This record gives sequence, structure tokens and C-alpha cells, in this order.
Amino acid sequence: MKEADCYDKSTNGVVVMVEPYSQTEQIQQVVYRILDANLDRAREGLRIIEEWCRFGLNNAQLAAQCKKERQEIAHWHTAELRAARNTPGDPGTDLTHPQEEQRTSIKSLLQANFCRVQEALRVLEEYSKLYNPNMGKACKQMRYRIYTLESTLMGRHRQQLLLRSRLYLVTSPGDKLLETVEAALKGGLTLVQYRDKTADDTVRLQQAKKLRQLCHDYGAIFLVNDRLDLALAVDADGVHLGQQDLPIAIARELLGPHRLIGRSTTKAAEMQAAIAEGADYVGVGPVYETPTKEGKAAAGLEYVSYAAKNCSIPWFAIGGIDPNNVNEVIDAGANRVAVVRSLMQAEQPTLVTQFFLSQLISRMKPELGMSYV
Ligand SMILES: Cc1ncc(COP(=O)(O)OP(=O)(O)O)c(N)n1
Ligand SMILES: Cc1ncsc1CCOP(=O)(O)O
Ligand SMILES: [Mg+2]
Repeated sequence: MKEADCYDKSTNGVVVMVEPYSQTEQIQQVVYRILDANLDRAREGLRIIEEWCRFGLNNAQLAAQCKKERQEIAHWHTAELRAARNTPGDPGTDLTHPQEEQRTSIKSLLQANFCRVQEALRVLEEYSKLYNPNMGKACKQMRYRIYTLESTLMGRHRQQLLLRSRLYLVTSPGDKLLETVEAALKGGLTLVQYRDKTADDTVRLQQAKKLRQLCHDYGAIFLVNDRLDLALAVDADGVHLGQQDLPIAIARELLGPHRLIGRSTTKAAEMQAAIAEGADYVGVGPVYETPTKEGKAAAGLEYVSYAAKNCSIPWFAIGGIDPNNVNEVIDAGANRVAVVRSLMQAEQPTLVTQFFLSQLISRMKPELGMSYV
């Protein structure tokens, strides 16, 4: 062993005389260090996910699952692996990617930490074959459980955000499409539907892509009206389907369990059918007649009151709602509203968004039909 081999950063360069390791022992130490570092990495990533389950989702069951996985990792983290740690001598501690310094949303933060845990478990699975094959097998099983947890959690993430969304912007075409949506997002909007009934598909695709990115930058849900193909093409969070659009069962088959499906309803029977078919939310309206949906009869405030008493999934009153009449709609029982013109034609969409949200939140009544909280 050369003198340089004894250089230890932790002793600031003072050469410490140590018993020389044989080559096999040196490799063993490297394996131990890899295992030690990745056990830490997996545990830390899980802790970050656990905190969201506990404090963000208030979901004791998911938090408990994360905790159980952390405990299993701790079980494999033996004293001999910890003893191999040499943090000051690890050249990887200074290596960061710019994306690690900033996360744009809870979703991207969770995604990054799921990746971190899965990568660490994969490394553990491989290197523990040189240490303890049972540990390798356990890490493999754990990695599969984490994949399942990820898909459960990321699916629920959309549902949770939907539950927290009080105001829903349905877009209309125009030169200021992106600008207006961004202004509303700045005001606290968390739910956007891209609706353009006439543009060419090339335009729709391009706009939907940009809107999806914009919404996700602000941590908002992005849905596409009518077009499931477009929703899939731009990796949207889901679709909104009317009574004349695709059946929910087919949409669910194509979109999978985690994307959101909304359904328009104008009467009780349509609402009950949408719930039975597995819609994630329903539109309730038109509350008032509106030029945005010309020729469609108003369902009225009575239907809003019916929804307040009977709807067991999140629902949005829609149709002719503006800052002057929103309190009437709230008084009829609505806690969530969807608008087109009130925001798309607003001179100050940020302020209008803030106004709607303040009314909806401060005047919100306990949800009578709400078995979905
Ligand atoms: C939230 C919400 N509710 C209702 C509708 C209307 O959907 P639909 O009846 O399919 O009519 P179009 O919007 O496709 O003209 C909606 N888009 N969003
Ligand atoms: C798409 C839709 N579905 C029922 S009413 C409506 C349009 C609502 O538009 P506005 O908010 O401009 O009245
Ligand atoms: Mg439609």
C-alpha cells in the first residue's frame, strides 16, 4: 500500500497509519460504502414522500406505508455498513443538477423523490448480491411496492388538487389565450380546461401543449374538452366530456385510473348516471343562459340546489356566472364554479380570479351531499 493510500481527508491530510487492506477487503469496503449511501438515499427520499402523505394529503394509511418501508430500510442498515461511511472523501457530495435546486411543483418534487428512491433501491438490489442476497431480494420487492405507491399517490395527487379547486377556468379561443390563463393562475386558479371547438388540430395540439406546461408550472390541473386523443397526446390530467361525447367507461379504459374525467350534466338523472359511471366531477348547468353555449336552456338555480343536496362527487356550477351573480349561485349551494367569459374577457383576470376565490372560500357552506371529503 502506497503512502497516498493512507491520506484521509477527515484528518486534514495527516497521514494516519492504518493496517493495509487487502484488495478483496478494499472492494468490500467500496461495496459497503455504496450500500450505506444508497440506504440513506432511499430512506431520505421516502421521508420526503411520507411528509406529503401526512401533512399534504392527511392520509394516515399512505404515511404509514412510507414509514414501514423506511423501517425496512433501517433494518438492512447494519453497523458494518455505517462504519464504511466516508462522507468527506466522497467526491459525489458536491454534485448537484440545477433541477435539484428548484422544484416547480409538489408533483415534480414527489416525482423526483420517487425516482431517487427507485434508483437507490435498484443499486441496493445489485450491490447487495455481493453482500447479502436476501437483502437484494428484499430491495427488489420494495422497489415494486414503491412503483405501486407512486402510481397511487400521483393519481391521488390529481384528485386532491381537484378537491381543493374552487374555481375552474374553461378557455375560449383568442389572441391572449396564454396570457389570460397565466394571469388567472397568478390569482390562484388551480383548474383549467382547454376548450376550442373550431381550430385545426395542429393549432389545438400546439396550444394544448403550451397550456399544459403553463398549468403544470403553476401546479394547476390541465384538462382538455371533448378530445381524449388530444388529452393523451399532450399528457393532460384528463378530459371533460359532455352528454354527446365519449362514454365515461371508454374514456376510463383509454385514460387509465389516475387521469380525471369530468361530465356535463343538466339534470338529476344525468348527474346520477355520471356518478355511477365513475366521473371524477360533474359540471352543473347552465345555471343561466349564456352566449357561450347558445341555444342551451338554463338548468337554473334549482338544479344547483339539487346538486348541493345530492351530489356525492365534486361539482362545478357553470353557465353565465360572473362576479355580480356568483353570490346568488353560492347561496343556492355551490362551493365551486366554472367560468368562460368572466375570466377570458376580463381586463384583469388575476383580480377577477382573486375575487371569485375569496367569495367561494369565505361564503362556502358545509357540503351537504359531500361524502367525498
Ligand atoms: C366544466 C364543464 N361543464 C360543462 C361543459 C360543457 O360540455 P359539453 O356539454 O360537452 O359542451 P362543450 O363544452 O363541448 O361545448 C364543459 N365544457 N365544462
Ligand atoms: C361550456 C358550457 N357548458 C355549460 S354552460 C357553458 C359555457 C359557460 O360559459 P360562460 O361562463 O361564458 O357563461
Ligand atoms: Mg363536449
